[in-house]
Parts: sequence; C-alpha cells; structure tokens
Amino acid sequence: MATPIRIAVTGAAGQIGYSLVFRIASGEVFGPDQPVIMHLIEIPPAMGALDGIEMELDDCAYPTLAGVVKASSDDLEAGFADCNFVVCVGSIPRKAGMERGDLIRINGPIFTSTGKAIQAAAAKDVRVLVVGNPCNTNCLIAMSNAPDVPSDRWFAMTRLDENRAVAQLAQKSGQPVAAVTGMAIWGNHSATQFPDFFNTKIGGKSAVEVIGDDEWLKNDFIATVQQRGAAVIKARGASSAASAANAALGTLKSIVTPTPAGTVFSAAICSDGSYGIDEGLITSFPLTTDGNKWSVVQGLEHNEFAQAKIDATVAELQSERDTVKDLLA
Ligand SMILES: NC(=O)C1=CN([C@@H]2O[C@H](COP(=O)(O)OP(=O)(O)OC[C@H]3O[C@@H](n4cnc5c(N)ncnc54)[C@H](O)[C@@H]3O)[C@@H](O)[C@H]2O)C=CC1
Ligand SMILES: O=C([O-])CC(=O)C(=O)O
Repeated sequence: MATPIRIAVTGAAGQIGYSLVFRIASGEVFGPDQPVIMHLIEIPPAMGALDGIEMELDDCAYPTLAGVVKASSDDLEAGFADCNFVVCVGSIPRKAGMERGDLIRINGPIFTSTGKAIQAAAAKDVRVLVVGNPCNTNCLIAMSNAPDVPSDRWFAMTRLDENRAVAQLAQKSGQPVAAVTGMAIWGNHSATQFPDFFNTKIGGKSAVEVIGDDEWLKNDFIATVQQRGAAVIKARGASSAASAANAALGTLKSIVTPTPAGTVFSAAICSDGSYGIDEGLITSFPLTTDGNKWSVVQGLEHNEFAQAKIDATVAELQSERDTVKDLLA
C-alpha cells in the first residue's frame, strides 16, 4: 500500500464538511489504492459533533481510510501536522440578503492563523483549497501569512460556478453536460464573476453559435450563474452544501490529475500577471495542469464586453484586498 495522504478539512462538522469528508475518505479523489488520513478540524463547541463524524467514518469501513485525527481550531498546528492537502471550509456562511463580501471582516481573521499554522505544521508539498467565503480574499490572507509556502500551492474555489455555468448551457442547448467544454470562470467567486461563454464549446462548436441567442447569454445566463448561490439560499434557507462539496472534490481531482486534452478547469490561483491581472491577486482563470504544476491557459481572446466584465471582477478583488490590508502580512 502507498504512503497515506493526509488531508485536513476545517469546519468538518458543518454542512459542506459533512458531505466532503465522507467522499474524500471513500477514495473518490485519490483512487482506490491510495490510503488517506483525514484531519478533521472544528471550533471547540463542535468537537462533540466531530466524535460523531469519526464514528460514522468508522462505520463506513472504507478500505481507503487509514486514520482520523481530530483537532480544535485552538490548536491548528496539531490539526495541520504533516498534511499534504488543507481544505479550508470552516467559516460563517452568508444569509439571504447578504453578498459574500459582507463576510470579509467576520471570516477574514480566521485565515491569518490558518496561514501561519499551515506554514508551521503542514507537509512541505502542502496544497491548500479555500472554500470559506469570500474565498478569493480569504485565500489571499492565508497565503500572505504563510510566505514560505510557494504561491502556486494556493487555490480558492470557483468550480461550483463553473459547474453551474456548464449545467445552464447544457440545459439551454438540450445537450449533455459532457458536451460543454472550455467553460471557465474569471475573477472573483461573487456576483461580479465572469463565466466566459465566448471561449466555450458545445459539442465541439462555439457555444455562441449553438445557443444562437446573444441577449440570453449576456444577460440571463451570466446573471443566473452569478446569483445561483443566493437563489439556493432563498430556496433552501441555507447555502449550497452538497454541490459545494462536490465542487471541492472536483477541484482536488483536477489539481492532482493531468488535464485531459481540449479541456480546462477553473480555480482562483495567485495571478502570475497573465492577461494583465495584478500579480499576487487570487483570481479565477482557466487552468490546465500536469497534475503537479498548473498553468493559466494563454492566448484566449476577449472582446470589449468580456474585457469589461473581467475588469469589473478584478476591480472588486482589488477593493477586497484593500479592505483586509491589516490582515495581510
Ligand atoms: N466557494 C464556494 O463556492 C462556496 C463557499 N461556501 C462557503 O463555505 C463556508 C462553509 O459553509 P457551510 O459548510 O454551509 O457552513 P456551516 O455553518 O454549515 O459550517 C461551517 C463550519 O465551520 C465551523 N467553523 C467556524 N469557524 C471555524 C474556525 N475558525 N475553524 C474551524 N471551523 C470553524 C463551524 O463550527 C461549522 O461547523 C461558508 O463560508 C460558505 O459561504 C459555501 C458554498 C460554496
Ligand atoms: O452563495 C453562497 O453564499 C455560498 C456560495 O458561495 C455558493 O453557493 O456559491
């Protein structure tokens, strides 16, 4: 058997955590021959709930689960010790009527100690996925507080937006989701994000031609994707959880697996300056990877409409960065 991979999940007893930890433990991300040790992290009042989750993990008898470590957020270094992956879910979700950015001063401070503890305790090859909102800027805070962890190891989740966009295009075109390729989210995981339908294909043809309705694409489609999180909160009374966990699984799989030819995946990463976007800003781009090192897809064209959307979402990220200046190291 291979050496176990250690994966920490913060907020493991929350809505997303309850779906995520079981699916990771089942071998769904790293495969049936790769043992995993789950590190479950919660705030002190939720440690009892973690005991219950550990019992349920035992009761699944997953052949891939090689151990469980529980830790409280008061001792993050114990929680992150030797972890190869850290998935940061632990934080407060928004309620109806709020934007994700409204959480910035509530959740932002969690990510200073998170960054410091990752640097102090995680494995040298650690990769970090931030899910807790506002995820781009929380990731920026954590990264900035862990200067020894290379900047290409930090990811914030925009995969749920990508999946939402793919589903909308599949439904509108009457084609299966697998026919939709090249869809990528640009910018912030927020109401300013830009799902780039111009560079998307459906059944190998331009999505713009297949859909044949520019007004729908520019208005209804973008707004539906941008507002989908709020629509789920309104309908369910709580934010997306199973689909968010599914997107986290998808992100982890995409970053450890060579990207299939002709496809891309979305995640917010530390901008390398591609497409003129400020270096160091945690921004979503179309990516490919060899399973180890990612690259931003180069050479995509943006017309005036698309460029204005990208500029707006980048401006929002710059403004969020200014709002948390005191939390950046
Ligand atoms: N990036 C994305 O696409 C998405 C992000 N989210 C975000 O994910 C976060 C979690 O959402 P849910 O699981 O639905 O919330 P939840 O409230 O059900 O669970 C959050 C858990 O985090 C724990 N927690 C709070 N502070 C913590 C800390 N400092 N350390 C460790 N654990 C802590 C809480 O005790 C709770 O169990 C929210 O910020 C939400 O907005 C949700 C959906 C999609
Ligand atoms: O909308 C929210 O607050 C939760 C979230 O990030 C999403 O569902 O995309």
